Amino acid sequence: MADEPARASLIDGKAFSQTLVERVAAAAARLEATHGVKPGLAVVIVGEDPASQIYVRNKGETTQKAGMRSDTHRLPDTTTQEELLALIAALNADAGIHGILVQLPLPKHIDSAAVLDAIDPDKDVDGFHVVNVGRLAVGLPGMIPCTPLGSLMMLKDQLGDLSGLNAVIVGRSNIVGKPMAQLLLGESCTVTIAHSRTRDLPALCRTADILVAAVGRPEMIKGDWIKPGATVIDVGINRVPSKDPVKAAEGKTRVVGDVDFAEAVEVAGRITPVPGGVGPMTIACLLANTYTAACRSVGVTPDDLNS
Ligand SMILES: NC(=O)C1=CN([C@@H]2O[C@H](COP(=O)(O)OP(=O)(O)OC[C@H]3O[C@@H](n4cnc5c(N)ncnc54)[C@H](OP(=O)(O)O)[C@@H]3O)[C@@H](O)[C@H]2O)C=CC1
Ligand SMILES: Nc1nc(=O)c2c([nH]1)NC[C@@H]1CN(c3ccc(C(=O)N[C@@H](CCC(=O)O)C(=O)O)cc3)C=[N+]21
Repeated sequence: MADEPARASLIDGKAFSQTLVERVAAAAARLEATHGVKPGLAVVIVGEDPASQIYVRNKGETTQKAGMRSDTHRLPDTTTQEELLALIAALNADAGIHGILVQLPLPKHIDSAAVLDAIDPDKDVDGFHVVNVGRLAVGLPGMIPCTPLGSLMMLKDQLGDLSGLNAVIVGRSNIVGKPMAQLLLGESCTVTIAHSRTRDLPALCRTADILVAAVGRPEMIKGDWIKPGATVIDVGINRVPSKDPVKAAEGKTRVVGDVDFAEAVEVAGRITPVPGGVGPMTIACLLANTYTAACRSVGVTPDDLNS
């Protein structure tokens, strides 16, 4: 029907991330040719969380595709805080390692804040160290958290100048919501951060030209929470039982976002799918940050990865 609103266009994070990984690979090859430095990433995972294992495996494979060194340190969940801190000290001192990522969440007996703060800020490719959080807040160059960085890249690619747009971020975690808000503020958006105590969340979401969902609740954000034509970034990665009851009974799962995609796609202007949206961009940005850290370690200005 002619007057029926068009469905949202999909923001293809998978394709975007492949382009970015190719650019990082080319830039890393140039760095190695000119300075003899091969960017190296160390990923540390404590315990056996199956979802984390998949994420860590994807990261390792993509890092090698980009022509970088990738070391994975798998530690048992009985690892003590002292043992973990000793490994981080060794990685801080290892000149072949430019990026260190400690997979979160950590087992309960380990103090995550103490672990993150033990990472050399110049090797903190997650951007979680307080020094990098502070640099982002005051607009100094540092390491920017991968998920917000990848989300911002997609937004700028889709919308160009973001200044003056109303951005609503649902979720205030240190790893997604807060750094996302800093980045969008830096782009001169009018930023609102919502969380579990927010009143009338649907009405607030309807004010958003840019809606970022980082909640961790499967399909919570409904179609009628979205302003027609808005751009929706769905950060959520939630495993839910398979739609097919037989498969569900066998324990099969599927991945959904924090946005009810089937409803949202009828209202939004543009939307990231899950999977295939923010997730692959997170991994590509991790490699970009590792390349940047390697450049800085030898005093080289990193190549522009946006073109
Ligand atoms: N695609 C990717 O690369 C990544 C995806 N993720 C995914 O993103 C999601 C969010 O992750 P993360 O930020 O670590 O999650 P956290 O659990 O740390 O934070 C969730 C936030 O959502 C808020 N919240 C919870 N329930 C509601 C509600 N009913 N209404 C409004 N706000 C609510 C919480 O509010 P309050 O503070 O008040 O408790 C909190 O601020 C998860 O699905 C995670 O798997 C995470 C990292 C990377
Ligand atoms: N120190 C630390 N840094 C992180 O960045 C970090 C972390 N800990 N802990 C866990 C969360 C989660 N996260 C994801 C990244 C990519 C995908 C991803 O590639 N997803 C694909 C595949 C999804 C699937 O099908 O399983 C997609 O969305 O298309 C998912 C999740 C990073 N996190």
